[in-house]
Amino acid sequence: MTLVLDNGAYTIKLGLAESEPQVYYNCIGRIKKEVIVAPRSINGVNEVMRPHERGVLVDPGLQSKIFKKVLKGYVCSDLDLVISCPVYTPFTCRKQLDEIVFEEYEFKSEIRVPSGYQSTGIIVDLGFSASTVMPYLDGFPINSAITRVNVGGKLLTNYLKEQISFRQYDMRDETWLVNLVKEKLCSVSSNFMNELKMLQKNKSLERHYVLPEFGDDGHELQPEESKEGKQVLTMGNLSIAVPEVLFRPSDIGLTDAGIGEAIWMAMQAVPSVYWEDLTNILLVGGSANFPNIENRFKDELRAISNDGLTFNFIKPENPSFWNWKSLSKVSEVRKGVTKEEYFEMGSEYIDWKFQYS
Ligand SMILES: Nc1ncnc2c1ncn2[C@@H]1O[C@H](COP(=O)(O)OP(=O)(O)OP(=O)(O)O)[C@@H](O)[C@H]1O
Repeated sequence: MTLVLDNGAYTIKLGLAESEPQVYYNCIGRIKKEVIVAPRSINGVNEVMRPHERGVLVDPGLQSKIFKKVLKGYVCSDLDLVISCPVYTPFTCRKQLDEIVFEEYEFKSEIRVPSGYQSTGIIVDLGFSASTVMPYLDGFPINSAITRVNVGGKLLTNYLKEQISFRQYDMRDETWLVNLVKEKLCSVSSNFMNELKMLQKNKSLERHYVLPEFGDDGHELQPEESKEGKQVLTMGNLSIAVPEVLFRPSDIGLTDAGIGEAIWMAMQAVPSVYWEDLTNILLVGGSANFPNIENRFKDELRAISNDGLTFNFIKPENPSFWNWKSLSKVSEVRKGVTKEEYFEMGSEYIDWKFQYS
């Protein structure tokens, strides 16, 4: 049997290959005085410590502690493992991850890959701390063309938190709530400047959030609902300005390229004879859930590429779980490195076998 572990910077998605994955937050936090490892909900959790920084595993010791909690109940020595490990993870951390897999948990075999499986096309993973553009040809990633932008869901949540705290309520300690508001109320605009003007002219287009009372999560204010006696957060232009940062990081003073430009940069790193093959682009990862994101990407690429290419942006039904699902398919097409091979040849062999950049 194969256990599939999508080890995201924000959440771990874990489950046997044929089943549905369980989700755990990839962190250690604190609720009042109690320390919580890999919580199932982050409502009220603060002082969060994560093993990843900027999307890269940097603290394998902390990661091992979190694995101990999530792997409870599995007999690891009877299982093959497919685990994700982001591109650009330093070799020492990859090595420590392999040590955890084989020496601490004694899995039978390991497939360690940066992301899921795509035959030909581009995967754009819009994750928590970064967004990664990965071109694939015939099932293999083109490592030299992989492009990463340090813009992801975490940055968007922090930006929203800062803006709300500056304009309305002090929510600097309410990360989980601001994150929830972002996920429920933000959407990608088709034409940012036009929609900004419309929002300024027509206040009825603004979206509002009723802040939590009595331990609930709060909810979006409905058109017929009265604001009386409720603490209401007005999003104003933030409902479109926050996801806009994915396309224009310079709006908030960052020097990173927008993700549309990053896709075009990744394509240019591949010989132009393959461009036609790379026009099928899959949008995955939690931040791909923003409504209308696929249409906006299509317009962006049409404007940037000017090469008569027609792009086809596909958003799977559940972008957050796509990576886990594709990892579970990897085990059908590739064979893992066994424990014996690892002890004989080490992490270098795993890197070689799975063509790590
Ligand atoms: N419906 C939604 N709308 C907007 N953003 C969302 C939505 N659902 C999840 N997200 C955001 O997606 C981000 C997490 O994405 P994902 O689950 O792909 O991360 P991860 O795989 O754990 O991390 P990474 O890919 O960076 O290693 C969070 O910032 C979360 O707020």
